[in-house]
Amino acid sequence: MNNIKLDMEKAFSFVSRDEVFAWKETMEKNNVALHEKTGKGNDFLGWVNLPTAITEEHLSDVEETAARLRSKKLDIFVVIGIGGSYLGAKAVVDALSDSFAHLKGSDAPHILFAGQNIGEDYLYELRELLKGKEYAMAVISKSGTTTEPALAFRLLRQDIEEKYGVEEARQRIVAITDESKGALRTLANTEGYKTYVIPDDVGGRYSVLTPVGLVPIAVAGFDVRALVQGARDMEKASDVNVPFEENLAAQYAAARNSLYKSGKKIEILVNFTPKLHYFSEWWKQLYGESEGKEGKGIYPASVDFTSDLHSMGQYIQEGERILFETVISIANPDNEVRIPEDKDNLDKLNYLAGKRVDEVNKMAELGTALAHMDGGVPNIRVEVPKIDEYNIGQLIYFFEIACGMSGYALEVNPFDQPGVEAYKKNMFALLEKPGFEEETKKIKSRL
Ligand SMILES: O=P(O)(O)OC[C@H]1O[C@H](O)[C@H](O)[C@@H](O)[C@@H]1O
Repeated sequence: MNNIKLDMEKAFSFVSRDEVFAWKETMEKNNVALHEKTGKGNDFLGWVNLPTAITEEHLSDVEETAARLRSKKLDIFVVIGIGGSYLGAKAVVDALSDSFAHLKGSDAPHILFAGQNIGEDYLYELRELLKGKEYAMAVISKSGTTTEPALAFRLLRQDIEEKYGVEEARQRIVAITDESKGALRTLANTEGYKTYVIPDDVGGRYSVLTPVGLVPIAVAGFDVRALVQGARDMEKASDVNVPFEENLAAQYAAARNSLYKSGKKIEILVNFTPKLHYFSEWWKQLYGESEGKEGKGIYPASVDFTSDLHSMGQYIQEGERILFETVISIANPDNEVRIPEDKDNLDKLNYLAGKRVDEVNKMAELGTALAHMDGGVPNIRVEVPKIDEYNIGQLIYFFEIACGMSGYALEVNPFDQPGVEAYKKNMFALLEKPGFEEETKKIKSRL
């Protein structure tokens, strides 16, 4: 079953339906290349069949670990990771959580993140907070050598060992990393942490349905089975035997490539609910790292509406005409809030009395789409019935498989990220990391 609807009508006045559907053959071929592992980067395609490959035993194991950790009555579960080892869990947990869970208190631990930045104050303040809390942590790194999470883990590991003793600390740390390579694997084996493997053939930005995402999401109290089921159903709905006319992910990939060719260089992922803010951050890594290379690629941006209509709205309406929007529209909020009558009506809102807040939001959405279209910004709409585990699972796989097909249409390898190394090399040279002596000399001569 596919719960997602794709509406491209408001893009078709910029690129015709025929132009978009002219990608049929290419996208079908690209989808076959992904499934049969015959295209570029084909050693990183483990995510394509991942949802259906996830076993019952694996899900039970993840759930048992989550239950074991939660039996420690945790206030906080710290997830240490960056990029693909951070954004998927953050996106799903934020989408599914009560916006004020951290202030309301609940049975589930609050999920906090570390190692996703090198902010000294962030780390200081987190460590201060943890002193007075019950906590456990997951340390997540596919390579096991990324500087940011390694640094955060070095600090937080010392803290947790000091607070609980080495033995109990071991029971409170889960390591998610490569099966055999990397410093984190060596440490986890030595310490005897509970570990999970990030499969070799699943890159970081495609790893949310591996333990990288599943463990934190389960600890946060969400239903990983429903999440995986949503992804499974979208895997089926985007399979190679599904023709382009019915394969919405292929159509989305085609539409964005048509728009790109017509000069729309920036895609803005739009939401109308703050719960999806980090879903956009996840999506930006997925598309940015997959497509932005060889001097090519749509620049993935994001806005939260209506908030950003009062800031970025001006540029989108009237700035340089290189933008298109993809709106994730949630058909039904979970809760109902009706606008009350007010006897003085000083705010002149009585015309809305009795209506749901979501009705106003939906008219803002429609009004914005029409205004932006009139202003030269094509609009693609992805409609989802509601935000829950199942639908988020569908959305995740929808954007992943579309990204693979779209990247192949650009003729890049969507599964590497060589450009990310440049800053790392400079940082190591500047920090005088052993082994970087030559680079240190060179970089210092530029300063
Ligand atoms: O999981 P890790 O190996 O620590 O990698 C974390 C992240 O950092 C890298 O530099 C890459 O750009 C990302 O694709 C990756 O997700």
